[in-house]
Amino acid sequence: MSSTWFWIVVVAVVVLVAVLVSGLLIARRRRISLDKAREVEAKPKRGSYTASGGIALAPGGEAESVEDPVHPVEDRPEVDGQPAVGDDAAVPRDSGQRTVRDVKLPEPAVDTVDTVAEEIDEIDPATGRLERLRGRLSKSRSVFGQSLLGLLGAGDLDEDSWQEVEDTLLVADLGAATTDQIVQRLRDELSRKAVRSSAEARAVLHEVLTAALSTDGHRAVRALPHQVDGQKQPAVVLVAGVNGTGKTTTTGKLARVLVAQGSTVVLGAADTFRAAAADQLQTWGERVGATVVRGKEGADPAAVAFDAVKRGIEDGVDAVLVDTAGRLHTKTGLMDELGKVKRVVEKQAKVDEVLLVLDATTGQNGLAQARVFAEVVDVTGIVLTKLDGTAKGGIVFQVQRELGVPVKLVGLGEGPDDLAPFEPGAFVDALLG
Ligand SMILES: Nc1nc2c(ncn2[C@@H]2O[C@H](COP(=O)(O)OP(=O)(O)OP(=O)(O)O)[C@@H](O)[C@H]2O)c(=O)[nH]1
Repeated sequence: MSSTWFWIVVVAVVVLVAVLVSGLLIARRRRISLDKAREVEAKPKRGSYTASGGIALAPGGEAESVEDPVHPVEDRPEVDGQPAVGDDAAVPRDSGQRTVRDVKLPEPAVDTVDTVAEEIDEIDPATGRLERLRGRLSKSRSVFGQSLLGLLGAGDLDEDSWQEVEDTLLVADLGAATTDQIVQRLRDELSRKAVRSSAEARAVLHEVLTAALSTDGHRAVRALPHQVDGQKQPAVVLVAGVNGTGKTTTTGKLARVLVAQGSTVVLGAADTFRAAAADQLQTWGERVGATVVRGKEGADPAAVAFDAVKRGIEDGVDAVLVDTAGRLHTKTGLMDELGKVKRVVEKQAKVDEVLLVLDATTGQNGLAQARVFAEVVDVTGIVLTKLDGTAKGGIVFQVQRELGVPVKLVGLGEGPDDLAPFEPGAFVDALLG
């Protein structure tokens, strides 16, 4: 009896083990086949573009537009073709798919305008520009020079006066953190040096403000050519920013600085949303004899940028400056497009400099913009424009501190040569008057 039970138990155990093993095998095989299917799905199609790796896989600028079409100007809800709120949602996701027959083949995207300047502009030398243009900072100077020096030069300061110093710095858009740091240093230095005269107070203020503008980053604009595998490669500079900050103007002004220093330049008008922007850039190009590569209105900006760099390499120029379309930093689609412009360009040449153009008159909003741009493209330098039109020159301090990116250039007017290199000492000097 007991041996019968023994054999029943043995048979049951064997059956149980067999069932478990076969179950495991089936489950494993299923898992493998599922993974394989995913692997196949994940493999990028040839010539397509996958965002996951961050690297564009298509071989040329035009190929990109097949899978990632341009924002057609006529689909935009606004009247003048510029990006606006609701832009990304212009074509609802559930709208009818276009068939192959509906799709109009694009015309060649790019025109190149070889400008032979009949009369090339006389260009102001770039050296000493900040000094020459210091008068343009008069609005900010009234805050720093008159208000601050008035307070600090008056001798021993009581707490009310220090509060006024703090308020003055905040009104000039230095931001809370920078203001705190500067006030603390001023307090320390003024008492340590037992400052008595207004001249001494000016010297201390100069020193403290200049130190607050120091940065580890280099301020030189990387716009000179370099060698790649023994071949001359132009420097590639991308100019980005929101609408109306002064990107096109800055690109034109920078081209003039480079030409004045003996460089050859190709300008890429990758602002294809606004036809006037390309015309504007072409005018800048004509005035200094630079070739302009531009696209048809609504063309893929990445394709135009790509062709501009290609042309720059073929012509052996020293620098290619690419003016991109103004984009609202709140619009994900447009920001992605900027990332794409950079990635497409980098298929043939490294982007050496990404200049973010910020309008100094927009204050805190400019900072918010800068943070978003810095996430999409590696911003390597800031151009702060319209400093001539604001009393908030203190934004320079805040921009650098918050972004950790050096201010490289400042715009001090609408004139063609009103762009100056940013030098902390000379800038503070101009602010203090
Ligand atoms: N006062 C002053 N005006 C400037 C400065 N820089 C640019 N501007 C003016 O700002 C306006 C806009 O400049 P654009 O260069 O067209 O700006 P943008 O960023 O290319 O504009 P979008 O292409 O629309 O995005 C123009 O009227 C320029 O003359 C500056 O440093 N000071």
